[in-house]
Amino acid sequence: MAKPVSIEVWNPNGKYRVVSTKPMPGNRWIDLLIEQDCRVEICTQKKTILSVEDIIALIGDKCDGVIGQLTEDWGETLFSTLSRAGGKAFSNMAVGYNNVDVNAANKYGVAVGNTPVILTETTAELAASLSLSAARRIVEADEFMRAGLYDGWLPNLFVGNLLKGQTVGVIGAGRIGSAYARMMVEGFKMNLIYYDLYQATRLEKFVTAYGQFLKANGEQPVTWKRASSMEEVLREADVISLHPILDKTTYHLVNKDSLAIMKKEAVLVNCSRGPVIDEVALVEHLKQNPMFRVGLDVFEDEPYMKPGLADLKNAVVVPHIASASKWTREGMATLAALNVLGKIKGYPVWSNPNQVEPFLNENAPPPAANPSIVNAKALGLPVSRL
Ligand SMILES: NC(=O)c1ccc[n+]([C@@H]2O[C@H](COP(=O)([O-])OP(=O)(O)OC[C@H]3O[C@@H](n4cnc5c(N)ncnc54)[C@H](O)[C@@H]3O)[C@@H](O)[C@H]2O)c1
Ligand SMILES: O=C(O)[C@H](O)CO
Repeated sequence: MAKPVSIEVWNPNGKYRVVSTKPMPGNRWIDLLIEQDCRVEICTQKKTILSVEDIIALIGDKCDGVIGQLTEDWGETLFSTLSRAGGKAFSNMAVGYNNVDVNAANKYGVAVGNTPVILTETTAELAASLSLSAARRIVEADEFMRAGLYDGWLPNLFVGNLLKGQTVGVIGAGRIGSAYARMMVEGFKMNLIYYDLYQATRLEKFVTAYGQFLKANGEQPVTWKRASSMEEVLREADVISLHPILDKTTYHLVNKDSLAIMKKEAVLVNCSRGPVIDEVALVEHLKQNPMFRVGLDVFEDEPYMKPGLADLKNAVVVPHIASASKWTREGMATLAALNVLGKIKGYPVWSNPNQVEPFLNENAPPPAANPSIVNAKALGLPVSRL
């Protein structure tokens, strides 16, 4: 793209120049930047995924910070360009930052922000929605009705999977994985098995307490189990949801061999990153196992699905919308903007990126700190005492 033909400019005479590669929900993020004397330029180009060349054009000769998207390739070229333009502040409008070469950012002294916590429950809710949609064949049944094929109740019409008393498996019991696990345990009385590199102590305590409550009320208590391997989860669980980060250890974590050890009537859900699953192997597995079902929010080669996936009735597919609630997306925009603003203003880094609520209170100015900088230690940034 040559110099973008469509740029929306706010506070044109602002001292600092902040570029956002996409329009983002809400106005608070813009107001917060303007209040601190930033000129805000928002790319409104009708092109969903901007290229490196597009973003170089947006950065121009002087730029103090950029708010970017998870679809963009932030590495050596863009961080050197931003540094040459005088910029040292970048934030993904996302909690995942596998699209960012943090080592390259470190090389040029550029802070890399992300947006944790704000999207935890929203994402977990979509993972639960996909679990139910796949287990109870909602999309198939909807299409059946719309096609005018329903001609009366039948004992075997769209029979699916019961969740109560079954086992839910979580791979990656971090913020979102734990929130999802609680929804499925507390909401559907499922038993939990999880695999993570770290013990999810808080999650275990919640499930234990809920089990005690159920037992005290004469019901079958729910249970939890920390698996010693991912394979143990895949073998035992009836519904499995993937919530790890994407890195070299989780690339194709689910592949032909791991799919083969899963129950033939299991449900697999992915709201993490597409490449966590070998999607070609998944398509073949779905074809060979019609009672195996998936709910996918992310895809290996987004925005494309691997050949054949779109034709499969035992797959529910949605376009990377897990964090798409109004409150969440506005909050992500605010956190991303405050990450960039904080670095420009020389603020310290917030001491606990897992408690960003103070930055989201619209009735009070945000703390003079960076909400979440993933390379704060590498850059030697001071930590806030607030
Ligand atoms: N689909 C969406 O719109 C959407 C929305 C939000 C987040 N995400 C994705 O979800 C990811 C998780 O977000 P989060 O806030 O829960 O992050 P988090 O850091 O709190 O949790 C990630 C968990 O993965 C675990 N993990 C890392 N490597 C692992 C491995 N090899 N095996 C098992 N577990 C492993 C970590 O120990 C951690 O507990 C993000 O990185 C992002 O890619 C997607
Ligand atoms: O990593 C993330 O935050 C999601 O993929 C988008 O919300």
